[in-house]
Amino acid sequence: MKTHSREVQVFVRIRPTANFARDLIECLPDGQTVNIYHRKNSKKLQDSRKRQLSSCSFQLEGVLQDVSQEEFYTRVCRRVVLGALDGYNGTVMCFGQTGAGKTYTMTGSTESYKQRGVIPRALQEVFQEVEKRTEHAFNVHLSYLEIYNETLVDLLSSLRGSSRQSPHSMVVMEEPERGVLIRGLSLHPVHSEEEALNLLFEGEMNRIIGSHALNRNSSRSHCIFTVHVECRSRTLSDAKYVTSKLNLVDLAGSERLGKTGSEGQMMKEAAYINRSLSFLEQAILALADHRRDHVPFRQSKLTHALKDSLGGNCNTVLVANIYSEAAKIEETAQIKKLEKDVQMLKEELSLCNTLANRPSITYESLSEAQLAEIHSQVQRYLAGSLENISIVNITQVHAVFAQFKLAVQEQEQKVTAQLRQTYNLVKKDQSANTAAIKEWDIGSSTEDVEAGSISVPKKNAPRPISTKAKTKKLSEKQNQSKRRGQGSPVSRKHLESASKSKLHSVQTPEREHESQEPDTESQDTQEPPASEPFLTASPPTKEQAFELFKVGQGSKINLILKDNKAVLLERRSLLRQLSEEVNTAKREIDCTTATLQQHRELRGSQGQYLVMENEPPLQEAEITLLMQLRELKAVYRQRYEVLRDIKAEVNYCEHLVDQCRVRLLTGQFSTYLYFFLSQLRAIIAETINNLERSEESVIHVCVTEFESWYKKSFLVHEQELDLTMEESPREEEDAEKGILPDEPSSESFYNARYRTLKREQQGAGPYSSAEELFWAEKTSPNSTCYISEFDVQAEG
Ligand SMILES: Nc1ncnc2c1ncn2[C@@H]1O[C@H](COP(=O)(O)OP(=O)(O)OP(=O)(O)O)[C@@H](O)[C@H]1O
Repeated sequence: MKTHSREVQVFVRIRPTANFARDLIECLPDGQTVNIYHRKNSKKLQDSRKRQLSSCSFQLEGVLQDVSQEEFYTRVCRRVVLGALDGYNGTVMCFGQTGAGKTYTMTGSTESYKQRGVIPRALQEVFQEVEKRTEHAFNVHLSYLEIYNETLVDLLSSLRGSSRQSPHSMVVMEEPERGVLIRGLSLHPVHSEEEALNLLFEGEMNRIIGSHALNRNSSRSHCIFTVHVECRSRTLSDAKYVTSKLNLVDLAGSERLGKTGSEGQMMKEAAYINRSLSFLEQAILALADHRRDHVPFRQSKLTHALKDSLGGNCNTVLVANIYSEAAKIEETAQIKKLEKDVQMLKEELSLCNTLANRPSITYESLSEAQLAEIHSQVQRYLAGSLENISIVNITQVHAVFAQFKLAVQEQEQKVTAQLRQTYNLVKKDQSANTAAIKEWDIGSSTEDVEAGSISVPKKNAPRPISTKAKTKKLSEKQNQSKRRGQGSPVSRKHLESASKSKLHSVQTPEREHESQEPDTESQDTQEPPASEPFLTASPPTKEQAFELFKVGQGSKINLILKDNKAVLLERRSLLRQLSEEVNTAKREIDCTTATLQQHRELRGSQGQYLVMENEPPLQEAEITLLMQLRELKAVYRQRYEVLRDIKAEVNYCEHLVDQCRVRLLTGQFSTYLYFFLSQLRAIIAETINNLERSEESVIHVCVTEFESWYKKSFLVHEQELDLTMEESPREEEDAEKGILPDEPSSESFYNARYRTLKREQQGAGPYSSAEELFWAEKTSPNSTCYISEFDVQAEG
């Protein structure tokens, strides 16, 4: 079989129905042509139906009507699967309206072996080939990706060994050596068909449960099941690994917005689907057009993820699933008609452009070079070195706006970064909290948990204080006592020193890490409880937690808060004294001014005027008063200036105290977190105890069973045993699993299916942690083999 073809192959699969719309769908005997008739005007449609219809004819690789799953796989997919084992990337993709049979084709029935779809068959084929091709060593890995509203979801993140990624941390990337890869998507090694089927069914279950949990329709997402194959020759010692990918894609159902009457979330989903399908169509059309040098892959996550598995050196098969009932056909024909309209309009536009002497304008998506040019133009325009940006069509307008948006975002990020750097309080606060959480977490490592021994954090031994720290602490104490002594009398010297020292006597919270060790007194009396086990029955009240935090993890910031509060109080009392002094000086000025005025009025009433300049003659008393006034005013001005400084200082201190408070409060969160971690550890420890107990009881049951078997076999007389009553446990189990006695190849399928059902019954959700899954499997008596498989897998 030729396992590689450069062409994109398109097949149609028609979903069987009792109401086959014969007058709308016509499959020609060549098995490769399908004509679809579309109503011109449904209201006028009466007797002469065909005259009222316009037709679209599709020439394809194959039209498959009423074919079995097996025949479909053999005719359409087998070549692509074998190609992947020969080193060619391959993609089989089903598209079509909702309910047309995409999932049936791709996954098939999980209940029935005969009705299984392309993916289980491909997995069977892969492992059969791996066994056959003994001259090669193969490594097979699987991944299962869902794309919902342009968000990437890992459908196998629930499995042991894979860390669950937030959807936003998953990104489609390209690497020169490895091609397209999805950062954050888990890859699982598999060594047999059954292991691979386990993962397929697990992913399917996660898809269904995930869609329920998030209230979204599972058929509104694209799913890419990928088989990653690595192959190396066993005979050639210098042979390199050949890697290939086989993507089995179940696309979201296409649906017209008007037809479904979509609103809200459905409308949004439909818009995302239509957009990504339209980008996929553009990419495939561009691939099929050999004159095109640019294929727009990066427009959607779907096309980007499939970039190196479509066209070119890959085997690409598109399967158009059609629902062959009259009501459903219209949509298929409608799309074709719209495509024709678009093409005609494009041609008209190009004609208009030629007539208007603008022949170079195209309406295709922009190439990367064109996008780069627009980017450069926008940058130059913003920098002022370019006056106009040349735009000839709407696509360019969109691209220019997108570049502007990007520039604004970049600018915003720059400004935010600068602000953060300037006012580094927020950042440091955050990092301090994170550090606090980390510090608490050190108490019990994941290794401890995995090893089954949950250790509670040990009490911290009191940390020795270094000589340097001691000296620093002593000098700080001296400084503090000096500061406290500075409160009253308000001499000019004092005022100056108070003003000068204002920024050194208070501590900003971000200087916390530079700050000295807590005082010996408080350290002696208060053990830092950051390392206390806190294994209490119920979490403490917020107030209690806050008190604990203040003397524990938050002790440093609490000390700073206390210091700052002390400085604030001292400054406030200074401010009060200064205010009083300023007011006294003011009163004295007013009083002296009034006395001076009285003197003048008295002299005026006695008629003692100097002829010169109409001014009363200055008597000695008045001169003294005037000099006093000048002095008082000088004092007033000087005090007032100091008062202003101290007032600013008080404001600053208030601000710092507020910051310390905020930090203490945010620190409370860490305390709470710590409590919950402690509780969680306690619960895990108890669960492990329970498991150990149940393991013991299982061993006990086994021993009892053994004893009874021993008695039966060796101690009880042979005639007493009715051997015909014994059932073969293997047959019993097979019957329960649904394995067909005459189809031994179905064993892996039913084993995997049975295991998934068991997990489902046990209520294992899609987001169970690795440990949860592990213990669920371990405690399930029927799934011992599953654990060992996963152990092998983990080792692999
Ligand atoms: N070729 C077929 N033979 C028998 N039954 C089929 C066939 N194709 C589809 N069906 C049945 O039609 C129903 C809808 O099919 P399916 O769920 O695969 O549609 P879909 O295109 O995946 O829809 P959606 O886009 O909503 O996911 C299912 O019950 C399936 O079993």
